[in-house]
Amino acid sequence: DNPLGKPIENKAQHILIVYLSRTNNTRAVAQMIQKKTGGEMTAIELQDPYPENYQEIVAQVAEENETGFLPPLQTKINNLDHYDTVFIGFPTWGMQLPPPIKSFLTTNNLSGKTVIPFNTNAGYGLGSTIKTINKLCSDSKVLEAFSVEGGIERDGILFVMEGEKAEQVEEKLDDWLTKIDF
Ligand SMILES: Cc1cc2nc3c(=O)[nH]c(=O)nc-3n(C[C@H](O)[C@H](O)[C@H](O)COP(=O)(O)O)c2cc1C
Repeated sequence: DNPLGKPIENKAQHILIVYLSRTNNTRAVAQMIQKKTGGEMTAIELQDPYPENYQEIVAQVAEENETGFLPPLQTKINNLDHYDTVFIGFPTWGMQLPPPIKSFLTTNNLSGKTVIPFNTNAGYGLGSTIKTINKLCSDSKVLEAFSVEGGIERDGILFVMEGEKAEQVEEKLDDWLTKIDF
C-alpha cells in the first residue's frame, strides 16, 4: 500500500553487475550474484576481441600490461547514474587486473558508488587486481572482494562452475554477501 503515491525504493534496481569472462567461469559467478541480488547484468565486450589461442592471448595481455594499453570497449553503460552499487567481475590475468577492466574503470566514473569486486582464477589468487581497483576507484567505496578458483586454461581446463563445484561456490558466495553487507 502506497497512499501518497511515492516511488517505492527498490534496491535491486540500483545494482549493476558488470563482468569480463572468456571461458564463462566469472560469468557463472555473475549469474549467481544476479540471482541473489536481482541486479542488472552486463558483459564487458571489446571492439577487437582477443585471440582464441591461449598462448596468443597471454602474450597480448602481457604486452598491454607492459605498455599500459587500454583496449577500447564495445560495451557502453547508458544509465550509469542510475546505479549506486556496481559489482565488477574479472578473471586474474597475468596476476593483474585484465586490461578491459582497466578500460572500463577508466572510462566510467564510479565515484560515490559502492564497488564490489569478484574474481575467478586458476589457483594463484587475486594478485595486484584489488590494488589497481582501489587506485582506479579512489572516490568509490570498494568492499571486500570475492575470489574463487575457476578454470586452468593453460592445462585445458575451461568451464568448471557446474555440479558440486557450483554448489560450493554458491555457499561461499552466500557467506560473503552476508558479510560485506552492501
Ligand atoms: C590471459 C590469461 C592469463 C591468466 N593468468 C592467470 C594468472 O596470472 N593467475 C591465475 O591464477 N590464473 C590465470 N588465468 C586463468 C584464469 O584466471 C581462470 O581460468 C579464470 O577462472 C578464467 O575466468 P573466465 O572463465 O571467466 O574467463 C589466466 C587466464 C588467461 C586467459
